[in-house]
Amino acid sequence: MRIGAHLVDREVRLREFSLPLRSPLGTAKGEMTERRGLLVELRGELETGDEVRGVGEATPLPPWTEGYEECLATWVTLRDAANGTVSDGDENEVDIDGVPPAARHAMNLVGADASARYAKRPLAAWLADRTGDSGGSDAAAEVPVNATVGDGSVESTVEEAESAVVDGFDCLKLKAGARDLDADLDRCRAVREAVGDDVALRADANGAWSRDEAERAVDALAALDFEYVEQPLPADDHEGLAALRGRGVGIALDESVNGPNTWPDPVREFADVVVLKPMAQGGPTRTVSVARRLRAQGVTPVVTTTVDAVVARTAAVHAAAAIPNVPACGLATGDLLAEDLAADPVPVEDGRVRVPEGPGLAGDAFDRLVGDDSAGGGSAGGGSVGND
Ligand SMILES: O=C(O)CCC(=O)C1=CC=C[C@@H](O)[C@@H]1C(=O)O
Ligand SMILES: [Mg+2]
Repeated sequence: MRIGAHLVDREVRLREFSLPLRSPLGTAKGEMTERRGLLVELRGELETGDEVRGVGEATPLPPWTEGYEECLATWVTLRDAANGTVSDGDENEVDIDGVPPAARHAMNLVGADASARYAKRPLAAWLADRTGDSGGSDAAAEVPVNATVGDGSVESTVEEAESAVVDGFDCLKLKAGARDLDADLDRCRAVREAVGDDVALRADANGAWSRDEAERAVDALAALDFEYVEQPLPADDHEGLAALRGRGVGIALDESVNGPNTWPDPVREFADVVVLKPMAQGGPTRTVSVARRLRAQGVTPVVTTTVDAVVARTAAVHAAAAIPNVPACGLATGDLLAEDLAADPVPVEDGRVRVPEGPGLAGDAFDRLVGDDSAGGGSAGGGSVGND
């Protein structure tokens, strides 16, 4: 398959980037210190002469997605095929089913942005039109978001939580599982005491607990009126996850459904909430259709980033807005980055993000982000660097 195959004079360009985090994000899976990814731009013309333009981003994060090198190699091949620097039938031709999730996210987004811009619709409305049950449904104008509080001492956790509340957040997600359970429960208790009863709290253990620990955690978190606990057990412990339900705190799946693992089936028997990371789901379109199917089963979808750069974060906001009545989402991750690729069209204010009016992701705001393409050796020579 070829990106933009229906376009005349198409050109795909790539830009590699690396963005440091403001301070390391402590999780049960270790510290996140930087995000490395790819921006993709597609330009071309329809046969009518109309110009078409779209931007996408792939910011991989193992184990949720493929690693950076695989993602880059996939895109170098996709770019060279689209730009005609390799011929049809060449062994570099990419099979769509083999495109890994983060690379596929960029592929989906570049097409969705281009299509929504051509239709002069915000991406959220375009997604809602395409995935709604009855030939179109409205997208929300804003999305509620949770603050993300990394692992840390009781004091630093409380400090971060209080400062998020001062900034207007009424929902906080605390990373857990990086220290022993009693220490984590002390952090959770201290935050509840500090922020009072009106702030919704969530915890995310990234699969770190044993069944015994998870049971103990769930009971303690229920007593602290936590809304849900994300991935209390390893991704494939479906039976264990199902057994934790009904104890007074919701059970949310993340790694069980984002990444190489097989979804528990039927998911409603294993989870109250499913976290959807568009970067791991292969793009915003699939994210919104999966969310609507979850809703139909009585499972609550929540959209979060994989701590992406501004293009994918903006896309995730549009995806969340296309899901009717979406609860607070994990989209307040821009501030975790020390720098970004462009001014933020989706800043958080009072715990909410206003959805950009488009067309597409944010009009022409991202049009100058991909400059000269030198990714994987550049497209000019037709090389397929990164393919081995
Ligand atoms: O959900 C949020 O509040 C923000 C995103 C977030 O927490 C994560 C993004 C990427 C990797 C993880 O450490 C973490 C998660 O597990 O959900
Ligand atoms: Mg998680």
